[in-house]
Amino acid sequence: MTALDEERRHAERCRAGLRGMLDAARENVIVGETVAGDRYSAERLGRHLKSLAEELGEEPDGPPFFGRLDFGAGSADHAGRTYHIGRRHVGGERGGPPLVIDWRAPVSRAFYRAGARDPLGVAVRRRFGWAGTVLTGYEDERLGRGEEERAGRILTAEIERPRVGPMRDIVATIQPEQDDLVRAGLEESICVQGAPGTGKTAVGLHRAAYLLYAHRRRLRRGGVLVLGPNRAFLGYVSAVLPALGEVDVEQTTLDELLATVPVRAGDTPDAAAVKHDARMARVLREALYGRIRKPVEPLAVPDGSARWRVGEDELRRVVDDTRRDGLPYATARERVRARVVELVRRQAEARGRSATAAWLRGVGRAVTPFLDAVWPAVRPEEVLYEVLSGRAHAPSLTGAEREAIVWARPPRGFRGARWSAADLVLLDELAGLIERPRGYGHVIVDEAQDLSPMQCRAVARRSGHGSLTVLGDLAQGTTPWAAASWPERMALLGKPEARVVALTAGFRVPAEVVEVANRLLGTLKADVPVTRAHRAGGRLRVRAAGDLAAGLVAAVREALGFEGSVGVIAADPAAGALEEALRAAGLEPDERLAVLPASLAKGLEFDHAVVCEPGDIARSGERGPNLLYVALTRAVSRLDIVHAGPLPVELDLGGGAGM
Ligand SMILES: Nc1ncnc2c1ncn2[C@@H]1O[C@H](COP(=O)(O)OP(=O)(O)OP(=O)(O)O)[C@@H](O)[C@H]1O
Repeated sequence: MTALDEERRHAERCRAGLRGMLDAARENVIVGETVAGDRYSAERLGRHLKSLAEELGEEPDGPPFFGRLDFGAGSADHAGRTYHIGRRHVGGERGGPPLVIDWRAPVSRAFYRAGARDPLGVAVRRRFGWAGTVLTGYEDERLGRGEEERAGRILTAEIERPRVGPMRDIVATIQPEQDDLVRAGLEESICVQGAPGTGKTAVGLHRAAYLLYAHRRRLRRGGVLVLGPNRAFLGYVSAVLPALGEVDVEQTTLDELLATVPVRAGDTPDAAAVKHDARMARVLREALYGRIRKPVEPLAVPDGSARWRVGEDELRRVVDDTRRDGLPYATARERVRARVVELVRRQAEARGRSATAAWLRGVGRAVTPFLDAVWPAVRPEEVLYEVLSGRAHAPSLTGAEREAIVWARPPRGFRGARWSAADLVLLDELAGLIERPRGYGHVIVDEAQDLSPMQCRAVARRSGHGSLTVLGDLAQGTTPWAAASWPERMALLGKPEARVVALTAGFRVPAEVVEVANRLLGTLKADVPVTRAHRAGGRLRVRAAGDLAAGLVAAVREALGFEGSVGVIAADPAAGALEEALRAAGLEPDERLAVLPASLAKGLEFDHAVVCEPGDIARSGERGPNLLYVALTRAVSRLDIVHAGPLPVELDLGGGAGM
C-alpha cells in the first residue's frame, strides 16, 4: 500500500468517526429533549446539543484533515508521535488517540510555526491536497533536515484558486505572522494595519474561532461580536465561522447594531461631520446632566401621622456626591433615591421606628416626585431632541457648527422626530450615558479605518470589559472622518495600549496590479507600509473605449470566458446605468457577475475586476482617490480598466500596459 493509500484509509476512518460523532450528537438531541428535568434546562441542553449537531453536520464529507505533523525523537512532549490536523477534532476509536486534532489545539501550533531554523521538534510537516472530497496528494517538508518550502504548491494553489461563492477559511495555509495574531491571548487587544488582500479579514475571523476554542467558557457568557462595513461584505464573509464550527458569533454592521429606531432622514455633509465629531460626546453629556437641578427645598416624607424631613443641604450633598460617583445617569438616579431613603431610615430608627422592607419601599416611592424634579428620568430621544432643536447650550461647538446640526423646522416633540444614521450614533451615546449597554467578551471590527470618533465610542462601550481586534487600512479610508493614525483611533476605541501590527504579504492582488494601485499611495494621505504581492501572473489591461457602456460590455463578455467571479465597479452615480447596459446586452448579474458602486466594494474580491471610468471614481469627493484605490485592489487574477474619459495621471500607463 502506498503512503497516499494509507492516508486515504485514514481519511475514511476519520469520516466514519465523524459520522459516529454526528449520530451520537443527534441521538443526544432527541434524548436531551425528553430527559431534561424542567423546560428551562431542556431548552438549554437542546440548544447546546443542536448546535453541536449542526456544527458537525455542516460539512460531514469535507476533507477531515489538511495537515500532519510527525514529531522527531528530540521532541520533549510528542517524541515519535504523528498527528493529523483538521478543522475539527475527531475522537479516536475505542478510546484510542484522536484521529484528527483541532487546528486550534496547542500542539497544532507547530504546524503553522515550525520552520527549518526552528523545527519545534517536528521532523516532517505534511500538507494535503484535496480536489473536493478526494485526497489527491501531499507535500512533505523534512524540517528536521533543514528543508522548508514556505510558498509550496498547496499554498500557491489555494491563493490562486478561482473565487466563486462566499469567502473560505484559510486554516490549511495560515502564515506564521498571521498565526501570531490569530492566537494572541484573549486579554490582548490588537490593531492590524494591512494593505488590501493581506488577510486582515481572514485573520480576524480565525481569531474569533480560536478564542472561542481556547476560552469557550468565558466567551459563552460575554459572546463575540464581528462588525463589518455593510451587508454585502457580511454576506461574503459570514460563512467562514460556521465552516469552522462556530455558529454562535453575532456578525452585523455597526449601523444595524445601533438601529433602535428607524432611519428616516439624511444629513448634509456639514451636519454629519459635526455629529460624528468626538466633541459631540461632551455636548450630549452636558445636555443630559444639564437636566439635573439643585435641590432648593427640604423634602418631607409623610409616614402615617408622622413626617420625616430631609434638609436642603443634605439633599444637595447627596446629589453632588452621586454626580461625583460617575455612574450611568439612570443608575445614579436610583443611587440618589437609595441615599435619601437611607437618611430617612436613620432618622426613623433613631426615633424607635423599625424599618421593614415594605416600609423602605414605601419611602422609596415617596421620594419619586423629588427625584423627578431634581434627577428626572429621561430617554435618549428627549435629550437629542433638545440638542437638535437648538435648545441645548452646546458651548463646545462653534456657532456655525451648532447651526449645521439644528433642525430647520424642529418637530413638535421628540416622538415626531425623523432621525438620521448619524443621530442613531448620538442616541446610542446617550443611551450609554443613561445605562451601560451589553458588553461583549471580544469584538472584532473590520474596515475600522472608516469609523468616526463617535462610532468608535459606540464600539468602546461594548468592549470595555473585553478585548478588541481592530482590522483596517489607513489607505482605504473613504469616509470624511476616516482615521489618519491607529494609536489615535485605538484611544477612541478605549484601548490606547493596543499593539499595532502591520501585515505586508498580499494574498489577493497580483504583483502587476499592486504596482499600479500603489502609484496612488502618494496621493492618499496615509502613511502605510508597502505590500509584497505573494503572487505574480496577474493580468492588467487598460481599455480606452469610445463609448463606456460598449467598452464595458466587451470587457465583461471576455471576462466571463475565464473561470471565476467577475466584479464590475463604477462610481456610485454611474453603477445603475451600467448595470442596465449590461442587462440590455444579455449580461444579467448572477452569482458569477456582480455590478457594484465603488462605495460598496470594500472587503470584496473577484477573480476578474472591471473598473469603469477610474477618473470619475477618483473625483467623487474628497476621498475619491482612496475609493479608487479600493476599487483597483479587488482583483485576484485580472484587472480591466475601462475608460472613455481621461485617466487619472497616476494610472496613465503611457501605452505600456494598455491595449
Ligand atoms: N494564509 C493564507 N492562505 C491562503 N489564502 C489567504 C491567506 N491569507 C489570506 N488569504 C486570502 O487572501 C484573500 C484576501 O484576504 P482578506 O480579504 O482577509 O484580506 P484583507 O486584508 O481583509 O483585504 P481588504 O483590505 O481588501 O479588505 C482572501 O481570499 C483570503 O482567503
